[in-house]
Amino acid sequence: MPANPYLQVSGLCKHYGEGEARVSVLHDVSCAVGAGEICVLLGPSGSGKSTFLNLVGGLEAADAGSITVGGTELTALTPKQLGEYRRDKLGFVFQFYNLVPDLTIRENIEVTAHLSANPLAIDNLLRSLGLYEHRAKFPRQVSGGQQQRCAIGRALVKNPGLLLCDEPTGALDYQTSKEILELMETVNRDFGCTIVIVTHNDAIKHMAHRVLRLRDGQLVENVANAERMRARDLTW
Ligand SMILES: Nc1ncnc2c1ncn2[C@@H]1O[C@H](COP(=O)(O)OP(=O)(O)OP(=O)(O)O)[C@@H](O)[C@H]1O
Repeated sequence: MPANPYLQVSGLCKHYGEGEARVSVLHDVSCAVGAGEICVLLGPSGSGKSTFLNLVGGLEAADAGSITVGGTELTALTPKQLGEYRRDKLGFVFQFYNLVPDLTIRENIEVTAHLSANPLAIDNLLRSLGLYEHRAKFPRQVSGGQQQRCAIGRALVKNPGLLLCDEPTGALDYQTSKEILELMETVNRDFGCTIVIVTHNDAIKHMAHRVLRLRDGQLVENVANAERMRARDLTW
């Protein structure tokens, strides 16, 4: 149990469908992720990883259990408050970048900045992401890795406490994936946000402070990497 948890999940359960079509997807999942940790969530296809992320992201409601993010208990929030939670505290990064094709790289990030009460300075962010020289290009004019950098910038510009990433390197080749993961480490160090990365890719666990593993909707592994924790002055 981390000394200073940012995400706390307790007794989480979720199913889809009813009767014969009922599928139980998460059973009694409990875990905590410390403030400032990079947590990697592994598991085979269908084990419930994306569902876990959707519940933590307030995109879907749990059947039972509680989720606390930065001191806010999600199950206690009204739909309006959940919207504010997503807007103010969360950044999402997906496998496919979902950029607006007729906005430039800078404008794609700017749109989110306008929605945020306390946005980061966009040009500094573009420099940190290695995108400054590409800022006036449209998404189709840059590489997949650069599009994913832009998607990360869009998630980060509101300075979220928690960054949720669903297969962020799933559409990228090995070298570009490596660069994006290095960028995630930089982001974690420089912006201090807690990061949860869902992936199939076991190799990604080497960058994690914590590894969670789901199998058939149950949490079967929760391991902190003491060496990496110490390197970041985190406690576990
Ligand atoms: N909206 C839904 N309605 C019905 N069943 C769903 C729904 N979403 C997910 N499921 C089912 O829940 C189970 C877990 O799905 P989930 O997407 O969370 O797994 P995952 O570990 O992220 O898989 P993958 O690695 O393939 O993305 C699967 O059996 C899936 O078919």
